[in-house]
Amino acid sequence: MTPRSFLLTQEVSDYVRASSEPLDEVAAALVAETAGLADRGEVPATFQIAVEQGVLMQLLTAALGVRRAVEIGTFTGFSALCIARGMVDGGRLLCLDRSEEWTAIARRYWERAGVADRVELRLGEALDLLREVPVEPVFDLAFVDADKAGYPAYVEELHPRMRPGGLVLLDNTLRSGRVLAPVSEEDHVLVALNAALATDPRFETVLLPLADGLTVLRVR
Ligand SMILES: C[S@@+](CC[C@H](N)C(=O)[O-])C[C@H]1O[C@@H](n2cnc3c(N)ncnc32)[C@H](O)[C@@H]1O
Repeated sequence: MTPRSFLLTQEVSDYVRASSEPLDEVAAALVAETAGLADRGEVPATFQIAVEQGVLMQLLTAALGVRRAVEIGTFTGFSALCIARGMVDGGRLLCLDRSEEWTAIARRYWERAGVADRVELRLGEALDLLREVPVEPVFDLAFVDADKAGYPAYVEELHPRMRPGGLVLLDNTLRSGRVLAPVSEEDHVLVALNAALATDPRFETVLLPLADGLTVLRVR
């Protein structure tokens, strides 16, 4: 099983994918390998972004002409592959993650896809690594998909590093619908963050009901 948008039936999800650009052989193999690991309980089943979200992210990256991007939460590398493929020639993607094991899979597929030279992976605590990045407005795109409790700090650290007009994408902002009845601390953090971002004057904000919720922030 691969992750799908949580409010869609399997049939509608299949239809959405069949009506979107298909994955090529390398991306499909990465999705299949990760799904196999998830089926055997070796990785969390919900970690990888939905296929249609990856297609959208590649499209957005290309439409924006992204030269510099940063990803917080890389896992086995599917979202990074989509961003890397969307970037202009010579583009650079900085990936932050603390798992050497999972990102080793990512590296294999970036090599196979011919984008390894565009991606720099740094291992460690994402917030520490992000704080080490010079505070200069250089990123055209940021994708946040790591620990949810860290999202407010990631947004604060990303903002001064984003180019005006750049996009910050936040994953899982619907928390499988639990934003309406928060259970965990992470749910409560997202509820508060979603409310704050809706009127944050630094961004134009939309929460898309795609996959598990994808918030798009355009930096003013
Ligand atoms: C949901 S997965 C990312 C999925 C990935 N974007 C994809 O499409 O396949 C979350 C990742 O964030 C990493 N992560 C979670 N909290 C972290 C932290 N505080 N610092 C660094 N990495 C973290 C985990 O190791 C995991 O690989």
